[in-house]
Amino acid sequence: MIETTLCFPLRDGGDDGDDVLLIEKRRGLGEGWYNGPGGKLESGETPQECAVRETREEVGLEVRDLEKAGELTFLLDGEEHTRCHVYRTRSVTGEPSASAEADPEWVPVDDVPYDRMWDDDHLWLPGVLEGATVVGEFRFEGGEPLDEAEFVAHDLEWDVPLGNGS
Ligand SMILES: Nc1nc2c([nH]c(=O)n2[C@H]2C[C@H](O)[C@@H](COP(=O)(O)OP(=O)(O)OP(=O)(O)O)O2)c(=O)[nH]1
Repeated sequence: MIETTLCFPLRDGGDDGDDVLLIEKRRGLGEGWYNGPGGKLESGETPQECAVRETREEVGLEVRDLEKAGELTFLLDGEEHTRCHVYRTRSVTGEPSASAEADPEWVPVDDVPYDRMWDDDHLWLPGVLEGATVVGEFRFEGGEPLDEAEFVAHDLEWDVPLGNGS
């Protein structure tokens, strides 16, 4: 099973509410889709350390005080394929810059392009961006790669205490 992270940096967008920092992914799993910065854990790293590192590497932002917002499990043909630790934070320093992996963009939370994201994201990301915590299981069918499989079922539990996922 692959262990991964996602980080959703937030800022006050004034009258229009909050903005979230999204990336357009330039390569790998989910290429061409929007997501948060994130990726696979390296050995010896905690999920939170991974989320901080991936955000720095992909978009050049320094994030601190990460809050654990979700614990997602993606199953492919009945087998656990990927686990994803989801964080949000308002402690963000620097200006986002593009990398080989990611094209970053501050997007109003009300305008998140769910039609250009993984099929399951509209089920859990709005709640995460509003401050809720979620544990979710998402079933895909049709073989590798995961981003070409069909999303067939899900199960979500909200407001679950998650600790801080160090
Ligand atoms: N929003 C969202 N993200 C997902 C879903 N499924 C899934 O694996 N992800 C995330 C977990 C990871 O952060 C990211 C894929 O991992 P990655 O960035 O390491 O993949 P990659 O193939 O580019 O690997 P690498 O070369 O960067 O190591 O996508 C999903 O259904 N929704």
